[in-house]
Amino acid sequence: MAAASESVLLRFGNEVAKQPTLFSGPMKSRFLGVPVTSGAISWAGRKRQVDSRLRLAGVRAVAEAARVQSLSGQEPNFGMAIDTVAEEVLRGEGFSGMRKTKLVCTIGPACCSLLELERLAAGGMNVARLNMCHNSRDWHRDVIAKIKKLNEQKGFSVSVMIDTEGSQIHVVDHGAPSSLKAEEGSVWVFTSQKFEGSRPFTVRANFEGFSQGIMVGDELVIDGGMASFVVVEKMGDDLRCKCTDPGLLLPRAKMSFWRNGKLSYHGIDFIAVSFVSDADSIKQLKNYLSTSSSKSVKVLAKVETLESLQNLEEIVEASDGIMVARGDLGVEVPIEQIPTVQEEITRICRQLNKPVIIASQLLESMIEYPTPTRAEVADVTEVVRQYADALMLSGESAIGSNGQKAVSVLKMVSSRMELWTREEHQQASALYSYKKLGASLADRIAEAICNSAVEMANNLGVDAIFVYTKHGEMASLLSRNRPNPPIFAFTNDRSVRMGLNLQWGVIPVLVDNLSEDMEANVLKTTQLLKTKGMVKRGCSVLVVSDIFSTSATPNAFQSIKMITIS
Ligand SMILES: Nc1ncnc2c1ncn2[C@@H]1O[C@H](COP(=O)(O)OP(=O)(O)O)[C@@H](O)[C@H]1O
Ligand SMILES: C=C(OP(=O)(O)O)C(=O)O
Ligand SMILES: [K+]
Ligand SMILES: [Mg+2]
Repeated sequence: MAAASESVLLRFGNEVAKQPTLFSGPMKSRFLGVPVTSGAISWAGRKRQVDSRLRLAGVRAVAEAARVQSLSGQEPNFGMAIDTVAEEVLRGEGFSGMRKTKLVCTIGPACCSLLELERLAAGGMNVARLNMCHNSRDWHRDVIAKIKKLNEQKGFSVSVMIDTEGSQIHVVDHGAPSSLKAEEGSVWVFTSQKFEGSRPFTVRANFEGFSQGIMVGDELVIDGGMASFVVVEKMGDDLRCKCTDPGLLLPRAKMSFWRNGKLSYHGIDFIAVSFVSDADSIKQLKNYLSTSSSKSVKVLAKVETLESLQNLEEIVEASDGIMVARGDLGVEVPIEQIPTVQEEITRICRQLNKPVIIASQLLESMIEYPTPTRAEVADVTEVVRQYADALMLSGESAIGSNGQKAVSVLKMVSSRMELWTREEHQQASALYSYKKLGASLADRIAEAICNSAVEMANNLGVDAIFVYTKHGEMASLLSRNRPNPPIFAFTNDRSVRMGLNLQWGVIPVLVDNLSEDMEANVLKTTQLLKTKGMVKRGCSVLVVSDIFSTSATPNAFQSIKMITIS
């Protein structure tokens, strides 16, 4: 039988950028609540709906003639890596079984053996968090090695996050009116003692406890890499430091400490920075990382102080994601404000397209007891309803006796709430999301395309969205719209894959090669997924790409395309 699929290509040119908001006016609600169907889609009818809607929205969409395309008979001579847990769910339950909310587990003594880590990974852990406040650097290094081993040998895709106090930023001043040069090998004293004017080779820190917890061998970085030192001696609260990377010390420079600096960031996907107070510390860390060998590491800001709430938007903008660290936040703000603060941070993160993790005490009682309290289940449910990207366990997994069970509770509770918002409250939630989002990001073309792609996907009831993305940007813009179908993000960049593990509804897939020829990408990946039993005939997929389509049209185009697996 001729394996055929109907497809339509919608292309968007630069004119999208000139349009104001995409989804405004009364038309939008007419198309919400189109029943979820799989397989055969009455394409002609839907196409008319979609076209008229896009025109109404002011987007000039050029629908090419529907073409018959065969997806069979392609060479699966093409490598692909997809998380083995996702693969299993796909085989068993299909696209609708994919959980959207991501899970972060803190690793501690209760779960640091290879076997226990494997159980957490198999249970659905997407990101392993290592809190650098506890245990030795060898212990952390060993855990990271085990996670890498599981990823490589067992096909998991668990990202590594280190959570650190190490980058707390202090202001230092040498007292001289202009900048001083620190020469390589020169030795300086960093002190919190107050003195007038300047002293040779002496720098004052603005904070008395600045050297607390700092050890000989730690790295001290000035202004995000302007100059670097290594701590050679601790003298009471003062530090003697040798310059390892010469540079200028400006008056009132920013200083941060790094333990195990460049070395330890090997194999790390995220750094969560504790007690962030403004965007500067995040910018400096990102700046520092960009000059090191850890360019692709994503920097997350932990919102856990009053100051960070006051500077929230700039912090969100500067960072690659946010952790709502409710533990310390609950000490800084009255606890009755935590729920609303959490909702507001989550909303801002989504608006600015940054992933957000909700952390601390989600299932606190499970540290000791095998079942959660009803209140804890309600709390987790609320986080999922607010569409946070990820849920985080702390002591529940790190020291608790029911870590695996806690993961499965998070999984069950989030899957339940996701299903509920998807099926029973589809219309209400979709309205909520479109109303709140609007066009607000710098790349308005990509944003507009992803907004319309998700609206199409929901209205057409497709089974999945496939996005081909080099930097992960389009995948995250799709995720931002919290679509009903799961988003498969095909990328050829390992660090993009690991970074996307934190994003709501995204299943990152690493492929050998992304061709400039989108048709070829779609054919290859679809064929391979089919061969592996992960997609079935009749599934409908909305394909989105920031890579170019066919050889006939120039590279600058982005496209949305609808296919049915044959
Ligand atoms: N690497 C570790 N080694 C030992 N204990 C740990 C480790 N990580 C976390 N823990 C334990 O789990 C608890 C909860 O973790 P977390 O919330 O990250 O830290 P904290 O309570 O210090 O803010 C910690 O108080 C600590 O007792
Ligand atoms: C996650 C948090 O940070 P930490 O566990 O490092 O205190 C928190 O305060 O909620
Ligand atoms: K910490
Ligand atoms: Mg904290």
